[in-house]
Amino acid sequence: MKFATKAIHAGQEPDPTTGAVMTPIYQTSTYWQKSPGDNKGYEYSRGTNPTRKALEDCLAALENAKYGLAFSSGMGATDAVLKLLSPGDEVITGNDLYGGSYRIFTKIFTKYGIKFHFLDLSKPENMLPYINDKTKLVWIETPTNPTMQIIDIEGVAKITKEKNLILTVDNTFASPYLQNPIDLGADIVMHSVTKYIGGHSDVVMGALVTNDEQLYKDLWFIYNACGATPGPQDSFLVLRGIKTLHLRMKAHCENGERIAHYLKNHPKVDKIYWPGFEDHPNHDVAIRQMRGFGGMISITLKGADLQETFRISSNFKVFTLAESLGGVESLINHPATMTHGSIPKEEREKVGVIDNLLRLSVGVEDIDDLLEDLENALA
Ligand SMILES: C=C(NCc1c(COP(=O)(O)O)cnc(C)c1O)C(=O)O
Repeated sequence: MKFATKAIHAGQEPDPTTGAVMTPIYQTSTYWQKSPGDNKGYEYSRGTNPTRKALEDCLAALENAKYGLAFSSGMGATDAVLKLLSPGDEVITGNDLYGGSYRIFTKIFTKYGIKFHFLDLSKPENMLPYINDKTKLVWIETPTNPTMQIIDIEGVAKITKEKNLILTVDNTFASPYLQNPIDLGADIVMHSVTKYIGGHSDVVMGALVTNDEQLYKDLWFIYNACGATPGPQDSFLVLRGIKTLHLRMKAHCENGERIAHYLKNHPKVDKIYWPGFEDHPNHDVAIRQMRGFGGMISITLKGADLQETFRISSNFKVFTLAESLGGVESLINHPATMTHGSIPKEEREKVGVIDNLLRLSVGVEDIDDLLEDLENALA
């Protein structure tokens, strides 16, 4: 099946009891057992729920994989991957990450003896000097949040396979519609489903997808034992959102491209970060591994201090100043004080997350309204 058909049908046979075409919301915590252990495959909803299972099967199908697990947030999914590790293990990751990922790495798992190396992964070979017998996991985002670095998934995967490391790719910014890391050699794909996959800013959820049966079993054990699993109502909402993912991503890409080119030469814009430009450092990698460049764009404002940046970010009428991304509505965010506030200033400024950087999540509103909003706000 092609992507659009999977988005609408994968994991969602008509309900076996009633024939309901839309997956029912199984709002139950527990299930009848004919005798202890003799059940219909469901015992307790923390571990298994039919609505969530339909979603997990759909998410796996969208990433061309066998196994999917849904979590109560993207950070819940990240937490589960890190729980595969033991004290003394080491992780290689990028130097530009979502602030919450940086925070869980440095403030939570460092306490449990995990060591993290934050590297410039613009070239996969940059990892090599940091790989040793304690290295177990490589965690990458691509495109990265918020400076849109592009990391060569296939190039990194070649090294992780050779060194027998687990490669996890946070595919949130691209979505499965634009990029499938498992096809490129990743062992696990992670998503903040909260974003493009849910697509309507009405659910917080995460997901992990893998083709590796042992990884799936180990991750399911953590998911059931630690309990960061979402309920059936949210699972239903995300199944509903996924049905238009292909249509929404097309609109995000179209609007994103128009706005990127509008901002590229804007007198108030100093730097612009968007993988679709030929002068993006890894544009050739983006073209190779992505089917489009999405709706995420970051800019720095020429000559603007923090106060001027705040003024401009509060000047929009259609773009909403808020955290998150990937919904139908356009959002604007100030990473330095909002989504990346947990990253020390000296660390985030090394990769360009400076006080006058703004991140745009371009929605699917009419492009003329979005361009007019930008024109007025930047005037
Ligand atoms: C809330 C925001 N990011 C969440 C996020 C997460 C965390 O997902 P949550 O569903 O918010 O827990 C993980 N990975 C990436 C790349 C993300 O962007 C944001 O950047 O506005």
